[in-house]
Parts: sequence; structure tokens; C-alpha cells
Amino acid sequence: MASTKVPLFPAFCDVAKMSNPSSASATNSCAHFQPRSSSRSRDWMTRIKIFLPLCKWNSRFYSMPTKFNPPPPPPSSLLLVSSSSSSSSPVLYSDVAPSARRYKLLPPPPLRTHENVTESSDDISLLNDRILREHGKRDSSSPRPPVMDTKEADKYIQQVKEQQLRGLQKLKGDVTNKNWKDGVFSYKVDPYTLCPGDYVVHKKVGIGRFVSIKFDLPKLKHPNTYNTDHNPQLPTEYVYIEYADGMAKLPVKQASRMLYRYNLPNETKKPRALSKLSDPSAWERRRVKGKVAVQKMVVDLMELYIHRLKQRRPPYPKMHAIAEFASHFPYKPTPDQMQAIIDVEKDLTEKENPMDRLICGDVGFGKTEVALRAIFCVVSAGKQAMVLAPTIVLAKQHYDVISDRFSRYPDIKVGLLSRFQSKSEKEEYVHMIKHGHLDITVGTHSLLGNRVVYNNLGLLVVDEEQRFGVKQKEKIASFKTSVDVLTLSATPIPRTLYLALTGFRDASLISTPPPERVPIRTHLSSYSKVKVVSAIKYELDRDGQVFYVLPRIKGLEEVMEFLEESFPEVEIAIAHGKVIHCLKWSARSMTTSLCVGKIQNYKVPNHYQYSKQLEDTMARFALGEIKILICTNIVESGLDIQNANTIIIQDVQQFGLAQLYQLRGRVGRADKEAHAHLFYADKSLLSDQALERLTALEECRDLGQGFQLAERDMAIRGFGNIFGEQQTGDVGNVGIDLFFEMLFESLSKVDEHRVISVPYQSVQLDLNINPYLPSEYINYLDNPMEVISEAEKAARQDIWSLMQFTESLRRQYGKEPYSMEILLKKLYVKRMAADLGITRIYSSGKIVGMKSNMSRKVFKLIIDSVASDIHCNSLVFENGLIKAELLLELPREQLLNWIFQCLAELYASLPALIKY
Ligand SMILES: Nc1ncnc2c1ncn2[C@@H]1O[C@H](COP(=O)(O)OP(=O)(O)OP(=O)(O)O)[C@@H](O)[C@H]1O
Repeated sequence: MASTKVPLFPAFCDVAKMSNPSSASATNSCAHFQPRSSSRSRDWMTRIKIFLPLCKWNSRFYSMPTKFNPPPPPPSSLLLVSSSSSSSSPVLYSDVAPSARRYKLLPPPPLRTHENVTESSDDISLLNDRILREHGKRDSSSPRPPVMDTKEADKYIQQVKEQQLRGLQKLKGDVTNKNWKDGVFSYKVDPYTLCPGDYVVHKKVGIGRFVSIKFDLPKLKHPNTYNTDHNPQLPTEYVYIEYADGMAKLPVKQASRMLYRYNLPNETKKPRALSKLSDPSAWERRRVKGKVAVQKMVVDLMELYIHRLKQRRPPYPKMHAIAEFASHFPYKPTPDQMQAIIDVEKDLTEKENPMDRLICGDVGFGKTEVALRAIFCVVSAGKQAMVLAPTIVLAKQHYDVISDRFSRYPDIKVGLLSRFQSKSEKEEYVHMIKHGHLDITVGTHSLLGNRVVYNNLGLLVVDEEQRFGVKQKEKIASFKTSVDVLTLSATPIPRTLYLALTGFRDASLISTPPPERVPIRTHLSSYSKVKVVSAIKYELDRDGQVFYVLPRIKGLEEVMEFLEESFPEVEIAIAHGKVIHCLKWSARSMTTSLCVGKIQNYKVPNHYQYSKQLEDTMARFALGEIKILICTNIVESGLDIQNANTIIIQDVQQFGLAQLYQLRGRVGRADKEAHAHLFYADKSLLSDQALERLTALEECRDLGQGFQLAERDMAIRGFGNIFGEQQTGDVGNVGIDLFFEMLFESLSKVDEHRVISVPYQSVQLDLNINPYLPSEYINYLDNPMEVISEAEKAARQDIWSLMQFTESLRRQYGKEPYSMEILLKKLYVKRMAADLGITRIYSSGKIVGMKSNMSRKVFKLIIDSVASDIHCNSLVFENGLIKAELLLELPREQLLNWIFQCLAELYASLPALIKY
């Protein structure tokens, strides 16, 4: 939603504070208001007192929690009349001249944000809070795309749809895929593959625990009839599932049609609760919630994608020089690698909208080369490129690889910027970047700081985006609309998901390893110094190098001592990502040339010195001078040292599977057989789950097999790459497989979930409500005509502007009187109706009718996702008309309240719909 600010009126009064200084809201909103003089405030109080007796007829007026509580209007004081029923531009008539401006002008107060929402008592506040929350949620994950013209949107949606169909078609054509059943992609589980205790999800009943499959005699449907499905004489196989309030038994055939796994294989995460057989509606609500969450994800994705398609930049020129650049790659690209290179080249040289492509491939499968070619294409066209890495070690490695590859092009300048640099060094780089003297900048998140301003940025390469923090991801997202972005990730996306997503997200998969790769041998056992020494000795004997990884910095020192004793002649070093302000650790963070005896003279290094040491350590390890590197997971991603082919991981249980998978990928990056030794401290301390997962990792020996294992296990994390991380929590509601199925369904039907909004002006509100504004309120307002016209203008713009308008109004003048509230509600009703595609609202007796352009499917989806049943139970959909029959005919203003609340409920489901 566009966050356009409605011009605020000058804040000038302190009435609320004076009349009710202790009110909580006064503290919140009016604390900065200053009365100009006490005599004037007394004057105001006197005027209120005079009018008080007149107000008694309107008890509702008094019961409102208002800061500003002026008297009700004498009937003639001000009448707001709609100039026509289709336009709510009101005409003002006032019998009281606006009073002199009596209050001091102060700057407008800050707007409420979703963090500081406090007052939420009336309908409008509640709705505003909801809009704020929704905006906050969406804003944190992605910038809100601006409104798009319906016809233009049609074109893009069609384009996305066609591409996506091609993806699904490919999936169908994939004969090896067992998930296609009867032309539909299915994630249902084969009951025979279940183990007792596995959590399962029955689509109709909910979450239960698989007990067993047993033979039993089938029940007769009726005592006098034979069961046509099963011969009553013969026992049939049944699946037994335990629920919260009993045991269910299902014929195997039915179970294979209805059951899903709740968890990933090898995962034993407990669901919050088992479902009840006696209460299927609770499960139904949960399922609908899950469906709507999935829907929201897909719609967000779709909207962002469409928004990006709308951005324009001229395609980069196709250059012959790229062939020369490519010829310096020492290997023949693998087919997948080549495809990824072609995909990126097409994005850059054939498309007119900025690229946002994900290169997803197993560790060490050659993603860097794809990025290098993209960088070449962009910088040779005179633009700058930025390469972002999650760690300084990886940034340095990228810097080395890039510098090496571009060394033949002296005009192309490459620089490394990191938080560990000295201030002057940094300043120099920042200056060079700003003036276009640096073509390729490599660095960590420090590149995202506001001080780094580019002269002509064309490409952003992000390595392992998931390892950046929320704020940094937001910053990265903000680049996506203006520059080409290439994201590299070793977190696998299941091929099926990838294909289904074709059309929504540009991604290239590299799933084939370079040809000479040999599978890594993984050994899992309890820790033993003897085993460690033997593993290291084996590697050193073949002239290789060793990574020794621990989960914490504490402990590196101890290992150092032990290894120095065992291998006194060997160069050993420590590397980790932090400067530790403790003499002992800092000293040991130096390379091994520093012996214990020198520690006394050693000064704690600052960031700059530490970075130099780390850089030096890593460089010497890369050159093969250091043979054993004792480190934390600072080496987790991307590090590429071909001669290091043994990795020892101590206290393996403290790492996540994804981390282990990455760490293991540090070795076996050339043609030598590599070994990964995973050591746990004490088997008895390992949970069954941890042991099972580690065993699975050990068993996946073949190349690509590990990828398959990780593919499912990390599918959820893979979602993070595509949808944003917060949504992954929604999986827990319905279990992974049903979630996948819903996702597939939703992806393939995305165009059916479309609400086409109508222009605000075209909404006809035939309710004949024309509220009077009290003259006191009119006098109180600085410029009433302007207030009313600003309100209209905000409503015409969008709901966000209207929300900002009411918030400002209330902050400056206090809570409005009832008639003003009615006026605002009219505007809200019209605005929400326009967004929902409702063109006319009318009432006739007890019937409320809303003429809409939405389809029955969309109506159903909206109704399904509405949290409160109060309004929606009464709504039906007939031939483009949303209809409700109320229990009794309501007075007009109450009717407006009912419609306001009803639309606010419907409006809440809009995020799950495409709104063009
Ligand atoms: N087609 C190829 N044939 C042989 N070796 C290759 C090929 N492509 C890349 N390599 C080499 O494989 C090693 C790993 O490649 P690269 O660093 O690009 O992997 P990556 O996919 O980025 O891995 P990670 O996810 O760990 O960062 C490098 O030494 C690289 O030179």
C-alpha cells in the first residue's frame, strides 16, 4: 500500500488536555500541545458549559470515550448533505461563524506506527490498527507495490500464468516423479511407509498419531445389506490412528487417499495438539487458516513479481568480449551451470525489467562462475557491481577470485570493503564507489550502510541471503526494484516446488556436480582423540589440509593445545569471526607463528588488526602453508579450498542439519575423495531424533543424495528464500505435506483469486445518511471545509491515506463527535467497497445488498478466511450480489455501523487476494 502522507492540518489546540488532563489518550496524543493563554482556555470551558444542557438528548454522544466532547448540534448548526447519492462530497452549512484562531500552531505529531498503537476502542480505531498491523507485516518482508492499472495487471498475470503452466507441464512430464496421481500433484503418504508414532494429518479430521496397520473384519453398513466395498467374510487391512479423544480406523485404500505426513521424514516435531474426532470444526478452522496463509504467500509473491515486471531499464548490450572472459574459466561448465549462465545472460541482455534471479545449487557445484559472468556483462557496460557475502572470510575469497578473473582487464577496478577495515581505508573506498572509480565492490553487510552511495550501480550479487539479518534483507529487497539482483544459495529448493514456481520467481537450479567430483565419505562416531589424530594423520600423509570445526569459540584453545602436542611440526591456526577482548583468546587468534611465550607482550588487536590477522590466516591456509585450521562455523558457507579434504566436526549435535550440510561441503571440492568426521560427545545424550538425522547424513554418501535429503529437510528453509521467513511458521498449522499440497493448488489457481477494485467515485452508497456536525466542532476545527475535503481526498486515494487522515484528525482535535464519526464511516465504507469491487450498497427493509464484480470463488475464499462469524454467517452470494437479511430493520446509522463492520471483516481477507 502506498504510504502517501495526507497533509496534516496545523495542530493548534490543547482543549483535550485541558478538559481531561488525566486521560490516557491525552498523554499519548496531545502532550506537545501548548495552550496560548489560560484565559482563552477558560473561555472555551465556559462555552462548553453553556451548551451542556442542550446535549442531554444524545446520551450516545456522552458515552463516547472522547477527548474532545463538544455539545451536540442545534439542528441547524451544520448539515452535511451529499451532493448526490453517488458522490459523498458533503456541502457544509453553518450558522456559526468560525471562531478566531485561538491556539498556537505547532508541528504535527508523529503518526502512530504499528508499534505504538494504543487506543483502540471504537470501530474506526480497530480497523486502523488492523491496517497498521497488516502494513507493518507486509512492509517488513517486502516493499508494498504501488497500485497497478487493471489492464496492465491482466497482461502480467497472463504472462506469469503461462510461464507457470509450462513449469507444471514439465513437472507432469517428469516420469520419475511419483507424486503425480491422476493428473494432480499429490503429497499424500503411502500408509505402509509410516512408523508407529508418526504424526499424520487426515484431510477431514485433522492431526493424529499413526498406531498400526492391522487386519480386522469390516463393519456392515446395515445389518441386512452386504458391504459392497469389502467382503464381510474376509478381514480387511485398516490403518489405526490415535486422536485426542479416541482411535480411528480407516481402510488402507481410503487412508492412502486422505492421509498426509505432518512432519518431514526423520523429524519428530510435536504438533501443538492432536485433533478431536468429536470436533471436526476445530480442524476445519485450522485448515482454512492454513489455506489462507498459503494464499497470502502466493499473492505476495505474485504482486511483487508483477511489480518487478513493471520496472524498466534498457537491456545490457550483448558483448563478444564475454566469450574471451568465459575462456579463462578452467573447466567445462556442467549442463546445469551452463543453463544458469544462459538464464542470467538472457535476463540481462534481453529483458527490459531488472533481474531478480535465484541460483540454487548444492555446495561446490559452481555457482560463482554464473555470478562472475553476470558481473562481467554489467561492468563492461560501464555500471558498477556489488557482491555481498555473509562473512568476511567469504567476502575475501570472492574478492580474490574476482580480482584474479578480472586481472586481465586493468580498467576494471575491484575493491573489498568490510567492517574490519581502518577508517581511512573505508573512507577511501566509499569515496571511490561514490565517484564511480570502483567497478566491483565486494564486502559484507557493511556495504548496505547508508554511507555507501553508488555512482551507477547495475548489479547486486548476494551470496547466501538467508544468512543476513532482517534489516539487511529489507535493504537488499529495496535494491530489487531498481538494480539487477542475483542471489546465490546452497539451500535446496525441491525441484517440484521450483517447477511449480516457474512464472512467479526466476530461479535456476544447478543440480549436477562437476564431473570429476567424488562423494564425500561421512563418518559418525563418539569423540575420541585417537580417531581425531588418525583422521588428521591420514590427510596430512597425502599432503592435504584439515578443517577442525567447533560450535563455539571457547574450546578452540583447548583443541589447539592438543593438536600442537600431537603434530608439533605442523602449522596450525585458529580462525573465528570475532575479536575477543580477552588476552588469551586474542593471542591464540593469531596464526601459529605466535608461540605461548610471547603472549605477555601481546596487545589485544582492534578490529582492523584482527581482520588483517584473519585475512593472513585464511590466505596462508588457502596457500597450503597452514595445514590444520581450527575454526568456528565462520567457514560454514562458500569457502573453497580444494586441497582441504578432511573436515572434523566436534560436538556435532550442536549444529543444525543445514549447517552440517554446508560445513561438510567445505571439503571434496576437487577430484580427491574427502572425509567428514562427525563427532558427538556422548551418544546417550543425543536425542533419537538427532541421532536419526545424523545417521541419515552419514548414509547419504552418493553425490546428490545429500542434496535429496536436504531437499526435503530444508524445504521449509528454502521457502524462506522464496516467500520470506515468517510464513514458514504457518506450516505447523497443517503439517508439511498438506501445506505443500495447498501451495501447489494455490499456485496453479492464482489468477482465480483476484479482486478487481473499482474506482472510489463509482461506488454508490444508497443509504440516505447525511449527518449533522455540531457547530462547536466546526468552530473547533481550524478549517472545516479543508478537513472535509482532505477526508474525501484521502478516501479517494486509498485506505492507508484514510487511516492516516483519521489518526491525524484525532490526534489534533481529539475523538470526533458521533456525527463526524458517521461521516468518516461513510468514507471508510465507500473506500473498502471500492477495494472489494463493490459498486453499490443499498438497503431495502431488512435486506442489505452489495453489488459486486467478484466471483463466487473469491467470495467463498473471503468468507472462509473471515475470523468472526457474526457478520459473515448472514451473507450469501447470488448473481454478483452479496446479500444479507438482518433480523430487523435497523435505523440508518446503525445500519451504516453494521455495514462498516461487515466490510471491515471482508476487507481483512484482502491480503490473500490479488487486488487489481
Ligand atoms: N564445471 C566445473 N567443473 C569443475 N570444477 C568446477 C566447475 N565449476 C566450478 N568448479 C570448481 O568447483 C569449486 C566450487 O565452485 P564454487 O565455489 O563456484 O561453488 P559454489 O556453488 O559457489 O559453492 P558454495 O555453495 O559452497 O559457495 C571451485 O573450485 C570451482 O573452480
